[in-house]
Order: sequence, then C-alpha cells, then structure tokens
Amino acid sequence: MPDVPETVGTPDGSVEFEHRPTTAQSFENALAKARNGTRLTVDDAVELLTTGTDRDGIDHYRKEQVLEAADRRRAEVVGDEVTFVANLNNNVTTACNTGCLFCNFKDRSEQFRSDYQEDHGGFTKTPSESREIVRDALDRGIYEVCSVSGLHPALALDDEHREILETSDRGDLNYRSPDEYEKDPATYCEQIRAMNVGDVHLHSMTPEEAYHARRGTDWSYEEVYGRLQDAGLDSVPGTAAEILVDEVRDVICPGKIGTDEWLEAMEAAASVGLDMTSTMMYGHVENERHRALHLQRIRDLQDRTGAITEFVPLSFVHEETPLYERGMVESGATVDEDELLIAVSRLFLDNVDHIQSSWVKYGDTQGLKMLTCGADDFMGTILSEEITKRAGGDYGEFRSFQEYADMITAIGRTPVERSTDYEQRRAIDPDADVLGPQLGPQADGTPLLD
Ligand SMILES: C[S@@+](CC[C@H](N)C(=O)[O-])C[C@H]1O[C@@H](n2cnc3c(N)ncnc32)[C@H](O)[C@@H]1O
Ligand SMILES: Nc1c(NC[C@H](O)[C@H](O)[C@H](O)CO)[nH]c(=O)[nH]c1=O
Ligand SMILES: N[C@@H](Cc1ccc(O)cc1)C(=O)O
Ligand code: SF4
Repeated sequence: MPDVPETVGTPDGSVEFEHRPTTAQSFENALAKARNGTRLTVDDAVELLTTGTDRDGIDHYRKEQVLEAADRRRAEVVGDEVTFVANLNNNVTTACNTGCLFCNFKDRSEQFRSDYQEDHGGFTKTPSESREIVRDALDRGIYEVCSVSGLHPALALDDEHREILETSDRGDLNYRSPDEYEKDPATYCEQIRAMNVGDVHLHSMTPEEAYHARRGTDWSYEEVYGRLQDAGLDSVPGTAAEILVDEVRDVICPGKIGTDEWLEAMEAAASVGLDMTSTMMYGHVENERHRALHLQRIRDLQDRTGAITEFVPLSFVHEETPLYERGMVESGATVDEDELLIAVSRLFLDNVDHIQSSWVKYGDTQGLKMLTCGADDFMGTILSEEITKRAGGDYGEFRSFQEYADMITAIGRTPVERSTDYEQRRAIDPDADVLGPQLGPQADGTPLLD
C-alpha cells in the first residue's frame, strides 16, 4: 500500500513499524468470509479495512460491499432497534502527568498546587461536588454516570492505599499529599461512594486509573476492582485501550500501561463480576494491521470473559493535540476509514453484540450514517463533555431524547432507551407526549432539558 507511510515522524526522528498492512489474503476471499459469517483473521480484517491491499487507496465500490455486509450482519444480530442511554459524564479531575500525545484533556498537576499563582483551565472536584452534580442529573432523569479522570498525584484507592503511599520512600510513585493542592480529590473509593446516589449505574475506573489506584502496592487488579465494586462501582470503561499494540503505544502514549497490563486489568474486572465496554482510538499514527490486531485482542478478551457489552470506536480528534502540533500526524481518520472501521468491527467482533456510533466523534449526520454501516447504539445524553472538546471537537455536549427520537426515526429505525448493560430496553413512541427517560429510578418521562 504505497499510500500508507512506512514510518511515522517523532520529535526525535522517525519510527519504523514492524507491523505492516500487507497480507497473503485477497479482498474477495475476505469479503466472502465476512458475508458467510466465517470467523475473520487479522489478514482478512486488513483486506477489508484497506478495501484490498492489491490496490492503492480506497476502492469505493469495494467499500460499499464491506458496509453492506456489516449492515446485514447488524440486522441479523440485533435487528432494527437503535439504542441510547440517559447518562451523565462527570469527570473528577484534569490533573495528569502521564503525557499521552493524543490528549489535550490533561493539565500538568503542578498547576493545581496551592502555591501556584497563575490561572489554568483545569479542574478538580471534591467528592461532595461530584455528589451534587450527580444528584442534579439524577433529578433530571439520568441513570448512568460515566466518570473518567486524569491521574492526579494525590489520588489513592482508599485510606489504606494512602497510608502506603504516604510512608513509602520510593520516589517513583507519582504521589503527593492532598495538602499540597488547592483542592482535594480524596480517594477513588470516596469519589465512587459520593457519586453512587440512588440506584445510579456507575461506569468508571479505566485500566489506566486502576493502575494508578494500585501503584506502590502488590495488590492485584482483582483486589483493586473488588474494593471499588464494594464502594459502588458497577462497570468499567474500556478506554485507555487506544491501540493495543505496543509499538504504537510507545509512540502515542509511552507513559501508559502496555497492552498486556491493560488486558490483565480488564480480565480482573470481569473476574470480580464487573461488566465492561471496549474501545479503540484510531486515526493517528497506526496502520490497518494495528487496527486489525487490536480487534483480535478485544475478540480474544471477550472469548475469555464474556463481559464486554459494547465496542466503541473513538476516532482521533487531532486539532489541539501534541501529535498534531508536533507534526507527527496531519489529521485524523478520513470518513472512508471511519465507516470501514465501524463495519469491520461489526464483522470481526462476532462475540460482541453492540457497536456504538459516537456522536461526540462523528456528529449527527455521520453518526446516523454509521448506524447503516454496522453500528446499532447511538451513545447517550452525557450532559457534559470535556475530552473531545478540549482536543478541538465541536459536536457539542448533549443530546436530548427528543433529538434521538427524531434522528433515529428519520432513518427508519426504532429508537430504544436502554440500560447500561442493555438488559432493560424501552422502545420509544416518537409521537408520545412525554419524551424523557423512563428506565431510571427518578426517570419519569420528563425531558432532560427543553
Ligand atoms: C482522556 S482519558 C481519561 C481517563 C484516563 N486518564 C485514561 O487515560 O484512561 C480517556 C480516553 O479519552 C480518549 N481520548 C483522549 N484524547 C482523545 C482525542 N484527542 N481524540 C479521541 N479520543 C481521545 C482516549 O481513548 C483515552 O483513553
Ligand atoms: N459515555 C460515552 C462517551 N462520553 C464522552 C467521553 O467522555 C469523551 O469525552 C470522549 O468520548 C473521549 O474520547 N463518549 C463516547 O464516545 N461513548 C460513550 O459511551
Ligand atoms: N468517556 C469515554 C468514552 C467512553 C467511555 C465509556 C465507554 O464505555 C465508552 C466510551 C472516554 O473515556 O473516552
Ligand atoms: S489520556 Fe488519560 S492518562 Fe493520558 S494524558 Fe490524557 S488523561 Fe492522562
């Protein structure tokens, strides 16, 4: 594929990837397997994602064949319903020194210290502030809280963990006492307890956050997720996955845990009985083989655990990120790449029922198109969004049930409100008088917002 760069530039030079998007398979064979439901190999996925390694660029006729096969598979697996959830994003802090080059959500933690005088755009919430925000949103009818945060140096798992961090003489633990900061995020368990209002479903603690929550100890991920579950955690966001191939992680997030550790944390979450989602952040330096290998690792994880409720492709938002500013990428994924990624995820992940189209990443028009390329879930109301916005995305921070009902019926599909685990579902009558959520404890059909 001459149009795929051999190398990616870094500030220190360039990196050559070992994994290349070449195969011994043909596009036609891969498509035939996709159509008849044979489990796909990594080579098959590369053929479909590239619309054939025998041709330069995207072949639009072949692309339509892949999208059609995926749309057909979606109809077989989940039918015509399009689901969404009434949820709130409540991220606790932007303080983070991990330094991922695709991320502009983070702010250097030094700026959060009491002795730092200048303004910065970041935030930290105390547990009582988190609780207030969740309470208000619950009153409005949401029943899921999604919370992902920066790795604030003062965050510990719980009091026992704080004691270990306070008394350790190791200098490499990325820990500082909360006394040094203007605001105290308290512990992960306190934040979880604070956000656990009513019967809300708490979706939090990515594998990277779990790693931070056990630093300096010999506790297993089972131990950490078990304690979080006792505090009220219900399920785990499968973010921090980025691309689950270490040669890519070494370029875009060298400070993050590696592929094996991410998988270890997810398996541990599943083993204590937590559900989880899964994601891939694509469209930066990686090639189609990296995307295919990532899908294989997710499919294998699901074969082992059965705990993954959905797969969420997260298209890289490039504008305000170090990867773009340093000239390591020229843009994010193209629309063709986005559509093929959704479609091949549907075809490859034969053991994950739901593929999400994220309106935060694609917007409404393209987000709806994704629902005809293999996706069947259209995310949630979220009420607040900081990660994509700070990276330069501008598709907004909120969708109402009215907007969901209008958009989904416009493409001839059935709008369905769902619980986080997809177990509870309620088909929505777009002509009904009340168009708000009804599945949560305080969801009485009142619209979330005007
Ligand atoms: C911002 S982090 C917050 C949680 C935690 N710090 C972690 O890394 O797991 C959550 C996820 O946001 C996604 N993300 C961050 N910046 C992004 C960008 N510019 N475009 C798309 N997704 C992005 C990444 O997939 C990342 O794992
Ligand atoms: N809950 C979901 C979100 N929430 C928005 C994120 O917090 C976010 O800012 C972004 O997606 C980070 O990459 N986004 C989804 O795409 N899907 C969700 O289910
Ligand atoms: N909040 C997201 C996006 C997301 C979250 C949870 C999910 O289950 C899926 C996607 C993030 O951290 O990127
Ligand atoms: S992706 Fe997460 S860990 Fe990485 S810099 Fe951003 S907030 Fe920190």
